[in-house]
Amino acid sequence: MSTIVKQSWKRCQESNLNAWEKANDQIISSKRIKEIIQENHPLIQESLPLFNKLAPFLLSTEHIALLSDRDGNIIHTVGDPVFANQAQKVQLQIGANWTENSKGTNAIGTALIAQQPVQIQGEQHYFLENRFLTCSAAPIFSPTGELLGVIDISTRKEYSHPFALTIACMIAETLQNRFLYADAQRVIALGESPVVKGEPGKVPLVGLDRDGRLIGFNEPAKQQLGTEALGKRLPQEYERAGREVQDKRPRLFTSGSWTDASSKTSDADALKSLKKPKTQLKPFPRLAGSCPLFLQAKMLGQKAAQVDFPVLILGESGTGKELFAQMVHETGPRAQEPFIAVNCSAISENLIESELFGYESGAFTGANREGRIGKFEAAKKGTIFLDEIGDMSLRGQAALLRVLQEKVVTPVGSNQSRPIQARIIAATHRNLPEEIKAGRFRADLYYRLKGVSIHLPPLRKRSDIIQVAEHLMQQIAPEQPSELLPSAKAKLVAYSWPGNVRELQGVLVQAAFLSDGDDIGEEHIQLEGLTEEAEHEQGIPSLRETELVAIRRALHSSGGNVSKAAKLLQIGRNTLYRKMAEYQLGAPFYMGES
Ligand SMILES: Nc1ncnc2c1ncn2[C@@H]1O[C@H](COP(=O)(O)OP(=O)(O)OP(=O)(O)O)[C@@H](O)[C@H]1O
Repeated sequence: MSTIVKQSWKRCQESNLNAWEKANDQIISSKRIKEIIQENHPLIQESLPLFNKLAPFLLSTEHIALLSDRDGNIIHTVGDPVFANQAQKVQLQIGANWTENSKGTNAIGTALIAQQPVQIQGEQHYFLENRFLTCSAAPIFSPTGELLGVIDISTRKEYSHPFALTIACMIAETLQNRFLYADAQRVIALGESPVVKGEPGKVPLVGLDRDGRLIGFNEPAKQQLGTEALGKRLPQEYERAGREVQDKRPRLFTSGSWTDASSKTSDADALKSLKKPKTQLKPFPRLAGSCPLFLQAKMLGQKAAQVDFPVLILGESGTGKELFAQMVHETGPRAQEPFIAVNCSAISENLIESELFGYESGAFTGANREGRIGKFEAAKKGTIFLDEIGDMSLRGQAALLRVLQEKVVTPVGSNQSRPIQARIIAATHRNLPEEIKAGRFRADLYYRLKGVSIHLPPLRKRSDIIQVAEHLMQQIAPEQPSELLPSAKAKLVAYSWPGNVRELQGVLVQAAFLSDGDDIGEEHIQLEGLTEEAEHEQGIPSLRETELVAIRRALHSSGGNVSKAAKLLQIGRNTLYRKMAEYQLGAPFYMGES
């Protein structure tokens, strides 16, 4: 065991952490996550382009990459969704805190304390529950040496590789250099460092302000000059021997290769792209919600908007898949082009090809005499949204797969193919891996469509029902939205919402009507699921659903006081905290209530 790990275990023991118990499994409230994200805006802004470059390489590799702030709060993740799912079982996810105090010896928390790169392999984790992981983390420093956060790459211990630590270090170094370039008027390379232990030399860089004073440096330059050089003029001999790289060779600084070295853009363009990251996430204005599950999906969507990968949106009916697809389209570079939605379940098997690809005049009986262009061509350079793709017939799937492979469409009755330029977003409420197992969906099509797959949570699992409801009330009566009284909020929170946001919308329209524009009380909220008949139809709720409803009710009655809620439920406070994290119940769903 390395000294770093030994010291970390000692700290854990001294803090009376019990390795066999569950580690602290709290997830920060979505309100607080938003604040943390705002506080760390520059770090996130500079990191996102790097994460975006890394993300496609992590898909299907059982690896995820994470960004934590200086307090060990995870604020961003990308990577293999299957492993991300397993990692969530120990809260290796946005909103969790991975300091040693919370999670014992682990790469993020230990790198924060040791202030150096750390790989924690399987059994080296302090808590038993984390020992299936191997995590590699590198601290990120500002150009003045201030600790900003940690880059971590995690995987199952069987897949661990020392290379992950190298990548984490490269990202951390690249980030530090990016900050240096962004802050400094001039950046000077002081020459190559000697090769240390077989590692290629890294270029020592210093950033100067307008007056030639040193305002930052990277690690090799720090070692050469010492921290006392900060704020002073760079000694003449260094300036004379150094090379000015801010204007001339902005890409030279990369100690990693994350900036696109093969790009043919000019140096000036490259410099601009360094200062202003290419990917600036745009808000999704029409999508309400603040619960961590939803925010995670939204951030993925915002990132997907900037690139051309196919997107697959998964979620129950009424969770907002189409609205989400529109947001991806409207905030991306294709926004000025058409958004064409196709409901694949509504098109009969015989007509699918002519609908999607068009047909020539007289192609079949009943066809329009002039022929018609298909949806792919109608979308032009915009987006085609293939809704309910899981309901498409196998014949339709085969035709669609051909189009995706060949990137051309051939209208029915024609022998001329035409190139397609539209971006593809697909959505379904079905579980596609199960459909594949049952032989109803083609695996090859699935893998083509799921460049980025985004899961929209059902409303019953969201902790922001009230926020969504208030947003919808605003839409229903923009001039004078009715207020939801606490009793109405309690009823909304306790319900299981089988029809998701669409059902909530319907219920609120009805409530606004019943209340005649006055405040909305519980008597105005008419929930189908609560009528005896419907309950019969829906059958008996699962134990988990019942538990979730009970917890929500208790938290609501206690005004969010967890101890009181635990008493009402007759369980321990820690058990309640654990269950709240399990159901992703942060504070916000009862916030804003009286
Ligand atoms: N987060 C949200 N904020 C505001 N409105 C929402 C949100 N999610 C969904 N909606 C609204 O709910 C309704 C249903 O959404 P949408 O049609 O996008 O769902 P869907 O998942 O595509 O449904 P289906 O699978 O049945 O086609 C729409 O009116 C949409 O505007």
